[in-house]
Amino acid sequence: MLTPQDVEIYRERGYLLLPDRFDAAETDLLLSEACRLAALDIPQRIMESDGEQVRSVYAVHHHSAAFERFTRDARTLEPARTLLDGDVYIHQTQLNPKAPFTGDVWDWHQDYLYWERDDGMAEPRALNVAVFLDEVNEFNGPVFVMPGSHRLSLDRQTKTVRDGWENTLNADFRHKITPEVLGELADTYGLESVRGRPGTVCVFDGRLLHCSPPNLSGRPRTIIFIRYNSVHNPLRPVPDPRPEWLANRDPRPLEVLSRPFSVPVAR
Ligand SMILES: O=C(O)CCC(=O)C(=O)O
Ligand SMILES: [Fe+2]
Repeated sequence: MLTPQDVEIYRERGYLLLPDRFDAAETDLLLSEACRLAALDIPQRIMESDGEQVRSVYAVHHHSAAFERFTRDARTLEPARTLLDGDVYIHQTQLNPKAPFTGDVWDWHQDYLYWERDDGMAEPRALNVAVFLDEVNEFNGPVFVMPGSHRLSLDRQTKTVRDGWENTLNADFRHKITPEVLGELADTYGLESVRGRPGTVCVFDGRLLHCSPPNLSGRPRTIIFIRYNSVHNPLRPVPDPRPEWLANRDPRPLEVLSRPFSVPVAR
């Protein structure tokens, strides 16, 4: 449950950190599922530019019963329902292990720009629930944010520089914000890095400007992202749509589980 103060912080800053929401047994369970999925040779697995390390696995909730339940756990789904004012569905899930040394940069971006241009999302009425499965610290590639930037439309300042939706998945981004604009925005909004123990939840607005540097720590930095969209915020047709595993077009609302995701339903 979010407190009224949590909601206020989120509306004001565009993100909210909820420490220690999942315990060690739960993050261990999710990490072992993450390792299993990262070893699968499936189209939803995207490699880093070295071709060796896994950059992302998408649609993890399609490949794992534990991740599927996790997306309906009260600690992930409730904040999304509260902050988006009602029923939501999953637009996308993504696991980012950010491997030591080869785990590459994510340039500054607003997720919503991708959801809008590539997926036809009507309004910025979607958000990220990110859950840290490893400790996230200053050395292993934490997400950097510009607090308050979620109020900005950066449509004009974001140039589409490459063709093809495949270029939304690698480190060489399809839609880019120029360095001059980013410098000015950093002066205005300031920078913060989002860090925490395993089991921490970070909820952030689809328009919050964010990025992350490479991981130079020697240990992985695994974060799972669930992107929830309001059921009242449809995806419109677009010329070269991304596959369903990147942009789900089935807006059936999710129901919150009555027990923690880690407790299997009795048969
Ligand atoms: O894993 C990260 O550090 C950031 C990922 C991200 O921003 C994205 O996939 O949109
Ligand atoms: Fe992002």
